[in-house]
Amino acid sequence: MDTDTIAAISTPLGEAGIAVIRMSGPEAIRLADRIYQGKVRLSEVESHTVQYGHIVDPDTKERVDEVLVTVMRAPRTFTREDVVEISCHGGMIPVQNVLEAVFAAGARPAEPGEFTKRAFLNGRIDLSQAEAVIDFIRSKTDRAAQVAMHQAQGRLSQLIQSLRQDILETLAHLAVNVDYPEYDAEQLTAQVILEKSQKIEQEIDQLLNTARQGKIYREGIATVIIGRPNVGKSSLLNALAHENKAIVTEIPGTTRDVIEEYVNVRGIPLRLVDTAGIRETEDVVEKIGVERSHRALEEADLVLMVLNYAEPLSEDDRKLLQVASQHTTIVVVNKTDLEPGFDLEEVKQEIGDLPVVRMSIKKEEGLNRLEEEIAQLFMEGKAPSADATYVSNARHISLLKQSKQHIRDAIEGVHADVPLDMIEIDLKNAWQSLGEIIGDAVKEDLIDQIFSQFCLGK
Ligand SMILES: Nc1nc2c(c(=O)[nH]1)N(C=O)[C@@H](CNc1ccc(C(=O)N[C@@H](CCC(=O)O)C(=O)O)cc1)CN2
Ligand SMILES: Nc1nc2c(ncn2[C@@H]2O[C@H](COP(=O)(O)OP(=O)(O)OP(=O)(O)O)[C@@H](O)[C@H]2O)c(=O)[nH]1
Ligand SMILES: [Mg+2]
Repeated sequence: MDTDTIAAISTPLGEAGIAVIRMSGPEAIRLADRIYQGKVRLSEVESHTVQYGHIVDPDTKERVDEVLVTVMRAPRTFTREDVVEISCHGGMIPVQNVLEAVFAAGARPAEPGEFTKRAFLNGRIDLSQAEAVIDFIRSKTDRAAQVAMHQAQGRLSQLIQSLRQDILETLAHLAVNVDYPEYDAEQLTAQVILEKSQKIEQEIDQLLNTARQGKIYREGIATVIIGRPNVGKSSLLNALAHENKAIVTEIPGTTRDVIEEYVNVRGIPLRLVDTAGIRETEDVVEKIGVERSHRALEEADLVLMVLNYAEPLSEDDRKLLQVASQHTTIVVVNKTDLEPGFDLEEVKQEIGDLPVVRMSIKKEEGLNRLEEEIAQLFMEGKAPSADATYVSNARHISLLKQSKQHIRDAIEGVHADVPLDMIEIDLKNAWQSLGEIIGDAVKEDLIDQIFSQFCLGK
């Protein structure tokens, strides 16, 4: 394992009141002393204390910045190594100068995620907890942050560990029979294996059932607004965002490209995409936009199909409704403040079973009902539970599915009277797949790949 001393800026780059440069490693305190001037040498201060002083150039001894320095000795630290944090003045130049002094003192630039990687390699947190840290930083809504925070605190890890414990106990039961076949009636063992495996499968299923909502919290619902030109798609995006993000005009064909925006609907993050109005068009620019609209539609979890209540349903509307009916769609009938151009009852045929929400975005009517409908579709109307553990990471979901398959193999093996040592292999595989979620015996390049997605300085 790397045991050199690393350093990076842990705060955003740009103008700020202060910025934090973090160092971690066995030499962190000694190296910091080379560039620190204060009342007491850092190697002599008590752990977990803050010191006032100056950072100086290690060669010229010229003062670089006035700082506060936190000294934290291993093992009670973020990385479990010695950590020094320098709070300097924010702003590109002071931060760069202090960082250069830190490197000149002998620290090496940290890679993205390397501090958290060390926390993992040193056993302070497991892999799923480390992955939650990055989810936490990237979360777009309170709810997403809460799910990530729970995972960072080890809730998922505990569930995985208890599942693995169950498998181990089953394996122990099996081992007795494999080693001393005459000791136990084979039939009886098979029965016990079967019951335990079924229980484990159920528990894995319960976790997998949280995946849909977990993914929604994490990535947002990919939502695309479609409809003919001028029906009010961009107005709808603005209404949901409570902000004027997209340009709205009375000219059909205003939106030429795809506009993306994160919005928060009752704690559910929506990745909202406004598209160019879809119609048969000769305008080249508009045509490209329309093609992109079609593509956005293909990738959508939710489609908001907007109709203009003031105009009769057109051929384009009917075509779009047909496409939309292949997706999870809510039909938004907009401009209900105007004289109706069609009778909703009469177009029931085209709309079919799709939920319909009547709105006048202009008069700010109907937005609540639309939000309710979205929450209903994706949260089954239930308020998301603050306590539940959600599986949200694609890697975790895939490993849970693998593990479930191994358990299924074991169950089918018992039914087919397969020799017990074959079933033992299935159970061991299930145990292994679960272990990979928390980083047990995972390959180094996978670890590198996961942590490389982190921010620099994390
Ligand atoms: N200045 C600063 N602020 C920060 C961080 C940091 O590294 N530095 N954090 C970085 O993300 C977050 C806090 N997370 C942390 C998590 C664990 C430990 C830590 O030292 N854990 C030890 C000791 C715990 C204890 O004293 O009880 C441990 O778990 O063994 C520190 C920070 C947010 N704020
Ligand atoms: N009367 C009325 N007008 C509305 C309503 N919602 C939007 N409009 C108007 O309809 C026009 C078109 O709105 P946009 O949001 O730009 O429509 P769009 O679907 O994005 O149009 P394109 O980008 O051209 O495809 C604008 O003049 C809006 O002010 C509504 O509820 N009632
Ligand atoms: Mg538009």
